[in-house]
Amino acid sequence: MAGRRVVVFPSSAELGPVLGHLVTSRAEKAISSHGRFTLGLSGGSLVSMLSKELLAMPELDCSKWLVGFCDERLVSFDDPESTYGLYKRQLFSKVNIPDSGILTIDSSLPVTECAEDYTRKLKEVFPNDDFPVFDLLLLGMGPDGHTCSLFPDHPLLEETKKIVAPISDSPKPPPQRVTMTLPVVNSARCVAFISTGGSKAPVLKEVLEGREGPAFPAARVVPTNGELFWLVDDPAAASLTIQVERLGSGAKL
Ligand SMILES: O=C1O[C@H](COP(=O)(O)O)[C@@H](O)[C@H](O)[C@H]1O
Repeated sequence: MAGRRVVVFPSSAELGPVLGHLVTSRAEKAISSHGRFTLGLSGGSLVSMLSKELLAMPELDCSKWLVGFCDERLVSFDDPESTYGLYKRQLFSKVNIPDSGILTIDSSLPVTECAEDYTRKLKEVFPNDDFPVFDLLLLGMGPDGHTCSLFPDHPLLEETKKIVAPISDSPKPPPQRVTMTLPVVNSARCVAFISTGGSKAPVLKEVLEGREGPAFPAARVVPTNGELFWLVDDPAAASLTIQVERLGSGAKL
């Protein structure tokens, strides 16, 4: 790992612009080094924060972006639980990402076939990698320590071969989902967790400062060669005792 950075902002209003800048700076770097920017998106609270920040950038050019989903819920795209559906309405319909640059699940398939189909799509765009190497993955963390759709104590945490796995017993609804596996997450060039709000404080402390017993899924995200950022706000960081960086909205990562 290139080193973990835990960066604390006074509130999500200060965190947002730094997240926006992280995305565009990693996009610029990726496009100049290999001609495209591969970005993995998560759902939940990230959708509106990221969409707002990117839409505030008048010069944003997404024509060389290739966007996938770190996890997705197996519901139709017009269901309010669909992560793709939310991004489509809030972001994709308003920027110049080509349709061919958005890798979606086929939500009409049963969950196992859906994971296989999404695996095929990822392999097509990452033909040379055993595990896709995304330029940037944006992750969230639930109050139970889950990330992507990798939940505490779930057998999927031990997956070492699959790129994408189906899950049909997600403790957080909806129960059927597909998720990138830990080997994919840990192959990325850069991973950034975005975690805000006081409900995340107890688990954030355990994830970042260690705990007895099996590690939370989010704590198992340790990119082999990539950067790891934890971008959090003061309420989420309230219980931390480790040293953190404190930055404001103008910071560049
Ligand atoms: O169910 C999910 O939850 C996590 C965390 O969401 P948050 O709203 O607590 O930030 C999210 O990262 C994941 O993509 C989603 O499917």
